[in-house]
Amino acid sequence: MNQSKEQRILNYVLQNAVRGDPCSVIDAIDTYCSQKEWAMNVGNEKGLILDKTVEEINPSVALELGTYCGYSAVRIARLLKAGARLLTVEFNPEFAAIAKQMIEFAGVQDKVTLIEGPSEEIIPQLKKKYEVDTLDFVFVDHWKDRYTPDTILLQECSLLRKGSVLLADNIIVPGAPEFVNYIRNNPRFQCTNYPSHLEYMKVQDAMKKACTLQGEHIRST
Ligand SMILES: O=C(NCCCCCn1ccc2cnccc21)c1cc(-c2ccc(F)cc2)cc(O)c1O
Ligand SMILES: [Mg+2]
Repeated sequence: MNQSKEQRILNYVLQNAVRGDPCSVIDAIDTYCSQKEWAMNVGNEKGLILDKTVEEINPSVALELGTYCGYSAVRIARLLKAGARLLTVEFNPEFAAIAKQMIEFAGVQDKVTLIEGPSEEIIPQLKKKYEVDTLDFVFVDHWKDRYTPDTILLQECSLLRKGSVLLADNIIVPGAPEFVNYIRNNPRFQCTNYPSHLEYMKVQDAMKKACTLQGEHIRST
């Protein structure tokens, strides 16, 4: 049975990166995916926008929707302060197995909880099963038609507080038009657009940051 692309990416990391060195893992994935096989990691250009957002917020509790091979989980976790944690959700079992090994090789496993399953099932479990109060930061990088329903679900589950920040990948390619429309017209969010490029390509892409202006909405009369 020949290997999957994701297995080849992991093998390249195991052979070319340094165990316990997250930056070497990030660099190895970017090298492989820019020179050998394209893959949907956030990449280094948009990765720098992700880094700056995480450093600005310095989250205690972060959520990622869409783990894939673990590239952005490693990127986020390497910047987290002692005691801070990242919960990352992956739907595809093969990808989750690759990501688990990637996260462990990078040495950030103590900061990362990898959860396998669909976001619409996992999000309602975060408070009780994963002991989350509210989320400081959410990186949204899963099915593009789930960006809006899951942003609504996060609010319904009271997981967003005043100041919670969402950062969404792929605003242009593959695109998330209904999310752009939803978030732009929603007074509860303050948005910022970050033009960039599709990972490893010269194609235009963008990320959108949405800051929550008010948390749980206590319904007035
Ligand atoms: O599709 C993308 N990502 C989503 C992958 C599947 C997520 C599944 N999943 C994970 C967790 C989870 C939880 N609940 C439900 C579902 C869940 C993606 C695609 C491109 C891309 C592809 C081709 C092309 F020509 C140009 C661009 C680039 C990106 O950066 C991307 O992120
Ligand atoms: Mg993406």
